[in-house]
Amino acid sequence: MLLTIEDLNLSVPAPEGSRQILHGVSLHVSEGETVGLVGESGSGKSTTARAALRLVPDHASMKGSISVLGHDMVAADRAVVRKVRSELAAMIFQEPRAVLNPVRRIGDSATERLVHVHRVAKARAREQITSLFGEVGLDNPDRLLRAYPHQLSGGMLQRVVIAAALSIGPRLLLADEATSALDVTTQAEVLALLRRLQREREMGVLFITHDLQLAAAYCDRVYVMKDGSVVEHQKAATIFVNPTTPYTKALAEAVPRLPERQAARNDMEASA
Ligand SMILES: Nc1ncnc2c1ncn2[C@@H]1O[C@H](COP(=O)(O)OP(=O)(O)OP(=O)(O)O)[C@@H](O)[C@H]1O
Repeated sequence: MLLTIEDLNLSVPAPEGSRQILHGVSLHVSEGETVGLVGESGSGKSTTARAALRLVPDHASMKGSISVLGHDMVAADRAVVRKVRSELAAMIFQEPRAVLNPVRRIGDSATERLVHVHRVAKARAREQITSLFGEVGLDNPDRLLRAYPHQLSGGMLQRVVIAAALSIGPRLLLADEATSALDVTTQAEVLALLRRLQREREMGVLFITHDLQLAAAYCDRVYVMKDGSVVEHQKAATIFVNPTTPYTKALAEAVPRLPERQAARNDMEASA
């Protein structure tokens, strides 16, 4: 198992004492699996994924267990946390511009982990990242290495971030709304890219999205979160057509279907 979270409770200090953000969350991701984590904004999806890599505030209190490839991430010391983040698991986020330093060249940002954490020589790191740029469909690597983030589109930047994440050879990838900020065509391309890379590398992916339809189409299994708890867990093939909780049903019904969209358009045209 790549990731196992069992009965995770997470609280942060608050003026009224403490605020519990996660309530007994349990989930798992196996080798080669894509697992969806779905829920509306504020349901606790990002906090769950961040907790897996201990990317939570120091003052947060965690109870329960988190295992990443056998490493206990609740009790782990700094060295183990560093090992997991630098060798075993990577996380990508919605907005690549937020993780790339705007005044550093892409080449420096993308090779940072190889050079500073893995102690790979700079020239060798550039060769490795150049080959990864090819894998993620980025042309003209020499120009790209010299570019600054503002010179690239969101889709290209997300590919750069994916290449940088892959540079450590992660077994587990946590993708937090990684395609949500992209236009529909670029989103489809990046999703196809992640799927191909996952299969080639047999990575496990925790795929976080607010979009139940996307999770149902893209993932093997789906967990649904609400108010910091997992309220449903099903195979992706059935969750959209056979939701068992009222909340998942509401999420499924919130997606406009094509006939409904057409009817809405007809109404608009009729009233124009
Ligand atoms: N460090 C923190 N301190 C206080 N509250 C926090 C902290 N981190 C998250 N929260 C709160 O915990 C709740 C869950 O947040 P989280 O970001 O995990 O939800 P989410 O489902 O990922 O939502 P979104 O899709 O909007 O990112 C939210 O109400 C958020 O405000």
